[in-house]
Amino acid sequence: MSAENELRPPAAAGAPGAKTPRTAAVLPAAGRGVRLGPGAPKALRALNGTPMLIHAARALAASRAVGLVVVVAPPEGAAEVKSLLDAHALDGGDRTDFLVVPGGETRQESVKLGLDALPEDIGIVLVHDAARPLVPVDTVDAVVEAVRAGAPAVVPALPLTDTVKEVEPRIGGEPEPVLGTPARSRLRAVQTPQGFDRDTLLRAHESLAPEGEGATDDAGMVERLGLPVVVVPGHEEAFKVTRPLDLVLAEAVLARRKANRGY
Ligand SMILES: Nc1ccn([C@@H]2O[C@H](COP(=O)(O)OP(=O)(O)OP(=O)(O)O)[C@@H](O)[C@H]2O)c(=O)n1
Ligand SMILES: C[C@](O)(CO)[C@H](O)COP(=O)(O)O
Repeated sequence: MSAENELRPPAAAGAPGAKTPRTAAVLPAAGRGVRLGPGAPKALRALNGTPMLIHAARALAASRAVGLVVVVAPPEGAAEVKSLLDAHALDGGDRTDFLVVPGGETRQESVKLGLDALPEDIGIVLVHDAARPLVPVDTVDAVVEAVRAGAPAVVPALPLTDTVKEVEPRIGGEPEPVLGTPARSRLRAVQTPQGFDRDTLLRAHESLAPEGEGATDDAGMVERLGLPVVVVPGHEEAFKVTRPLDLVLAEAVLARRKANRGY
């Protein structure tokens, strides 16, 4: 190294000359899928014959930025997930490595278990729901790009199409009093992958673990630390498979892709 190089201050993330940090994705797939109804764990259910988590893993591996995917498997299903990855040739080819770890009781716990498995050299982490199997690679890349450009936390999101009411929740189908109507123009429906500077996400998960119950997304935990989170455009095909009708929509999207692209 020349004396000139030794004296040069480290380039900021995104600045010319900055070394691109290695990116990994944590893929939480350990949920039961209660809202989808009885059956296998949701991530193992098939869309057009292929398990949902394989669709999601392929979507992440399609990004040139993603070098490692940590799949967080249903607690008793790690061996099955490993076999599925092998069977679908997602066994650590030349660009993307795969690791499988068992998940926890909540999404937050599962993500933390995935983070604990990351190697030291990872600088950027994506967290992507296996339940969003059809996210386009352009959305994955846009999130990575925004983190590389210096944002500590990035979420893809879409404007809402419904009007939203805040209510006083009641159980048992009783009518719920409306408390207000937030301005729709300021609301966004948040998707995944959410992208983070690794240290920021680790700090959020480590400091908010005890009182973090109820955090429905990772960016929300970063917000609780008082750190900035930014939104990039999401995609309608990155919707979450939650209820039975979502399976119908997902298969329709796959059929449309097949018709448009021939695969
Ligand atoms: N203990 C859990 C719970 C959820 N997840 C994952 O988090 C993502 C988003 O969660 P959600 O859609 O709520 O999935 P489920 O928890 O499976 O659904 P449900 O709440 O209907 O049971 C899914 O990919 C799911 O597998 C997880 O890894 N570990
Ligand atoms: C992370 C998430 O997909 C962002 O919309 C969502 O919050 C997950 O919620 P769920 O209740 O675990 O499905």
